[in-house]
Amino acid sequence: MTTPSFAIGIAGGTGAGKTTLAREMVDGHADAVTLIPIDNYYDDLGHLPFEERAEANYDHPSAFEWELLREHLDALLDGDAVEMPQYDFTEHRRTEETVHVEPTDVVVLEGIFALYDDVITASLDLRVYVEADADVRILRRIERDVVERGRDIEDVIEQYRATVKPMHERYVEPTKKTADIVVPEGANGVAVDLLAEKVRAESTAGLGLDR
Ligand SMILES: Nc1ncnc2c1ncn2[C@@H]1O[C@H](COP(=O)(O)OP(=O)(O)O)[C@@H](O)[C@H]1O
Ligand SMILES: O=c1ccn([C@@H]2O[C@H](COP(=O)(O)O)[C@@H](O)[C@H]2O)c(=O)[nH]1
Repeated sequence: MTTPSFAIGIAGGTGAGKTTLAREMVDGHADAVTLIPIDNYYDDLGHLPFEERAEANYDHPSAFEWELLREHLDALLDGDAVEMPQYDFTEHRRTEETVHVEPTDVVVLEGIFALYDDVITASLDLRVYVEADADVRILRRIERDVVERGRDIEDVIEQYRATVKPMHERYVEPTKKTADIVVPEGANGVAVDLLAEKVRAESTAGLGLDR
């Protein structure tokens, strides 16, 4: 059993580049990293019809199952495995399957609200906020949501106006002040290299050791 030695939180607005940064900084050390995408902890709205799910506000903190996320983060940091829920963005609901996740040397928590919850933030060793201009983020989001999440461009724009932008300004952006590091443009080469070096050092430190 491995007890993680280091926990990193990566927050930032939608389309800022959180997922890309997380992926690139663990490149080559993925076996030593447990990734927790906070999106997997959206409340399951499967009991509602699709049209209602599509209209929901997914950018308010209350859209998440915080208790389960805290429980799973605690378990992993204590060296225990969890059954992690999985989320289907095209259907706006959890899938039937869970994934068995074992703790490793480094835990990376990634999502718009990675630095929102005081209890969770206190258990992180490094708090990162990824920043990108709003116009860059919405353009990235339009492209991604249409290509990967099965959305119409009109719906993406309407959702952005109605909930994504106001919730970002009210709840996501203010979490930047709790960050140890603010990364401009997401996966910028210098930030990736620095964070990758930290992940490598923590992974090497944990090699072969049961703690
Ligand atoms: N530094 C960057 N330069 C160019 N495109 C980027 C950069 N970072 C991310 N992207 C692209 O922007 C889109 C959203 O990035 P993603 O990492 O999924 O953002 P987030 O997880 O913050 O929503 C993806 O298509 C990704 O390839
Ligand atoms: O069912 C859903 C759940 C979430 N969203 C949107 O996803 C983003 C967060 O994901 P990023 O990868 O950080 O962009 C959030 O802004 C929600 O609006 C959704 O559209 N539908």
